[in-house]
Amino acid sequence: MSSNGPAQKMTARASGPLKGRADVPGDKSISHRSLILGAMAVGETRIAGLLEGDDVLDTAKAMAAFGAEVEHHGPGEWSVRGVGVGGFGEPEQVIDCGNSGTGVRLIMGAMATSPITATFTGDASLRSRPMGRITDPLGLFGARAFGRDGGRLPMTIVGASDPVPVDYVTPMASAQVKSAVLLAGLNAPGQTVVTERVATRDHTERMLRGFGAEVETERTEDGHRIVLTGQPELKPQTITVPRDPSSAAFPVCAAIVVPGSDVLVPNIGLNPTRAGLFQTLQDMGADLTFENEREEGGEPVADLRARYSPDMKGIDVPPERAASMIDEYPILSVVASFAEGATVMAGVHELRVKESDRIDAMAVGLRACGVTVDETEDSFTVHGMGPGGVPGGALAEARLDHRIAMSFLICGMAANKPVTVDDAGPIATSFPIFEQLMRDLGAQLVRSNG
Ligand SMILES: O=C(O)C1=C[C@@H](OP(=O)(O)O)[C@@H](O)[C@H](O)C1
Ligand SMILES: C=C(OP(=O)(O)O)C(=O)O
Repeated sequence: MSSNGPAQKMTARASGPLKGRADVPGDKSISHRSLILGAMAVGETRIAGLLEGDDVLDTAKAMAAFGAEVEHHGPGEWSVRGVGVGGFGEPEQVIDCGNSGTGVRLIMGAMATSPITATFTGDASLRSRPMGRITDPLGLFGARAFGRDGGRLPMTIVGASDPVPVDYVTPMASAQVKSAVLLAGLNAPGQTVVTERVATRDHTERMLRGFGAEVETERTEDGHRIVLTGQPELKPQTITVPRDPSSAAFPVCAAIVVPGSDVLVPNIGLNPTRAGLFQTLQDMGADLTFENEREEGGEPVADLRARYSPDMKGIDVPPERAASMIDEYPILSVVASFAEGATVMAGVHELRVKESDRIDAMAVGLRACGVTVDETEDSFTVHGMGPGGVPGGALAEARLDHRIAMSFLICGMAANKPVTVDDAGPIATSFPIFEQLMRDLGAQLVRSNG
C-alpha cells in the first residue's frame, strides 16, 4: 500500500542523547494472526493493541473479503465476527496484501482447504517474493495454485473441495510456511503434522491453543514436531497484543549507539522464539536490562531499558539463533558498525528473500556510509569502526523495505555525517509512528520531500 505513494525522502542526523519512554506498536505477527484466527472462529473476537500498520490493515480487509465482519472501534481496538473453520466465502475482488509476506502466505493457507477460489497480489516487493514454499505444501492438501513464473504473485489459489491432512517437513526455517500449513490443516479431517528442523516463532501454535484447537508439540530427532487435530470449532477470544520486539529493536539500538542515551521501551513481547537480538546485543556488551518481567496473554513480556553502550565488541552470532532474530539483522548490522571488531552473521540466506535482498541492501548502504562489509550467499560480516567511527554521509536505498529504511535512519543518528533514505514510506507497513516516536526521544529526522 505505502509503496504506491510518492517517495518520502528522509534524513537522520546526529542529535543530543535520546531520552525517555518509547511506546512501540503492537506485534505484527500476533496482529495478523488475531485477525485471521478471529475470522475462522465462531462469534466475536475482541482485539486490543492491534498494530495499525499497512500490512495488518491489508489483512483486516482481506478477512472482510472472505466474509468476516471486521470492525474498528478506536485506536488499536478491533473486533472480528468470524465465519468458522471452513466458512470462508469466495472473495469477489483480488486480495491485495500490499507489502506483507506474512499476510499473503497465512491467508493462502487459511483459505486453501475451502472450496473457493481467490486471487492474490501485492506491491512490487511482494510480487517478487517466492510463494512456491507455500503452494507446495498446500498442493498436498489438494489445493491448486496458478501464479507467475517462479511461483510469484499475482496468483490464484483454487481451494481443495475434499482436503486431506498432511505430514510436512518444512524445507526452510519459516514460521510463515509452518503457519500456512497449520491454518490449512484446520479444515482438513484428521491430524496435520508439521516438522521444523529449527524452531521458528510459535505464535500460531500458542494462539491456536488459545482459540481451543488441539495442538501438540514435541521435540524429535528431526527437530520440532507439531500435530494439529483438524476441524475444531474455534472459540472467539479477547486478545491483548503485546508490543512488537522487532519494532522495539529500533529505539533500543538507537539508544545503544547514540552517546548519552537512556531509553525505556515498556511491555515488549519476549517470546524466546523472537528474542535473539536482545541476547546478541548483550553478548556484544550492550547496556540492556529487562525490567518487570512477567507473562501476559500467554506470552512473556518485560520492559526493556537501553543505555548508550560505547564498549560494544563484534561477535560471531550463532547461526542457530537466526530464526529468533531473522528480522533484526539489518539493525544489528548497524549496531555492529559502531562496535570494535568484526560481527559475523552466518546462516542468514533467508534474508535474501524478504521485502528486499536484505544482505545486499545493507551491504550497499553500509559501504556507502564508509563501513567495510563482506558477504557470501549465506553470511554477512560487518567490520566495526568503533563508537564515533562511522563516516555516514550517504543516500541509502530503502528498496520498499521498512526495516532497511529504519536501519539506515538509526545509522544516521550516530554517524559523523547525516544519512538519507530515498523512501521512508514503507516504514508505515510495520511501525507507522516511528518518525514521531524517534523525534519524541530527541532524534533529528527531516523529510526532504513527499
Ligand atoms: O510468521 C510471521 O509472522 C513472520 C515470519 C518471518 O518470516 P519467515 O517465515 O519467512 O521467516 C518474519 O520474517 C516475518 O516478519 C513475520
Ligand atoms: C519479513 C518481514 O515481513 P513479511 O515477511 O511479513 O513481509 C518483516 O517484517 O521484516
